Amino acid sequence: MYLVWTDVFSHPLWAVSTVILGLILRSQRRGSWDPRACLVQLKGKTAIVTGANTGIGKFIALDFALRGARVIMACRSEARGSVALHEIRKRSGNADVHLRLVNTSSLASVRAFAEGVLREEKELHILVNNAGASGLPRDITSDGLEVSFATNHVGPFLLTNLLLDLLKQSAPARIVNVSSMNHWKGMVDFSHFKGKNLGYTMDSVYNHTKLHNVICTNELARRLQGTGVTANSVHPGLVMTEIMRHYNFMVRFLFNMIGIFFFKSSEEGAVSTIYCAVAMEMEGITGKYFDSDCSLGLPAPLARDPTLAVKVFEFCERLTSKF
Ligand SMILES: NC(=O)c1ccc[n+]([C@@H]2O[C@H](COP(=O)([O-])OP(=O)(O)OC[C@H]3O[C@@H](n4cnc5c(N)ncnc54)[C@H](O)[C@@H]3O)[C@@H](O)[C@H]2O)c1
Repeated sequence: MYLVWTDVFSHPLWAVSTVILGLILRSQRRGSWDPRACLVQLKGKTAIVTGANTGIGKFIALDFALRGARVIMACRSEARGSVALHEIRKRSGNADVHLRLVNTSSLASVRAFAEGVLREEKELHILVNNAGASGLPRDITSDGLEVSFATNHVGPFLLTNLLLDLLKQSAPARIVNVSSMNHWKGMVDFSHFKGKNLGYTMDSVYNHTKLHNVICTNELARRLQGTGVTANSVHPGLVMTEIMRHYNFMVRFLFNMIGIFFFKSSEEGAVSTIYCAVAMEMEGITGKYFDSDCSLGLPAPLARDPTLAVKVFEFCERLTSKF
């Protein structure tokens, strides 16, 4: 990749055409749906956004706050969460925005967070599982799970299941799981959950976790038919955020340099998730995967296999019931 990058800028014509192409792509990357033109109000509605202190999650939380929702920002860091909380309250003029702590890689933390929500909230209309990490160093959590699987899939899976009754009671309600187009490169192998047989090439583990997001969203949607609760997964696009913070300097440098020209801003990256969570045309739509421009996306073949989806979902249920 480094060679490609230096090659591109080795000739002025290449450099100029790359920048022009980047600017054209940049002008088109917003997609067809504009959240600012969507007049849906969320007064009287409660929404939870995980990983809401930065990147895509922060703009999702801000959008919900601007629409008048009671917003629960589910963040790992109290310090960073507080800064974002005050910013969102100030920018939206909505004081009904709150910070609660959760570490999605710890199933005990997820349970404690869910217990707090069930104790204090009478209703829940929107759950956005946005928190996620890429390139985490190889590690096993105290629950015995591979850390990327725990963070990106098992924790959010447990959280969703713990909040399901509240969502059903509050129906119509929507669950949106932030996945990635990288799920196309993922595989299903249950030994991965324990950190076994993983390649660890660049973002392979991340890709597997994002595939599991889409598979389980589809199976959850099937199980929720008739309840008034929908579940969809989204790809936010390639977005300039802190998602690469766990990679080495060179990878981060390239990501940022390319990102300046080609990637969406965090605000733009939030759009497909906001669309699934609030748009009127999404009412009753469930079990789908949406692209970054809010169009219906094509999930990977493994995410279209209903027999595999049942197996994966039941595996995750058994796994989380142990903790
Ligand atoms: N940025 C992209 O290009 C891109 C592309 C496809 C998908 N995504 C997905 O979008 C979502 C948001 O990512 P982002 O790009 O805004 O990245 P980001 O790193 O800026 O934000 C991720 C958020 O998740 C939180 N988080 C990470 N680990 C956590 C944990 N263990 N417990 C609680 N919170 C945790 C972080 O604190 C942060 O708030 C992720 O699920 C990511 O996989 C991003």
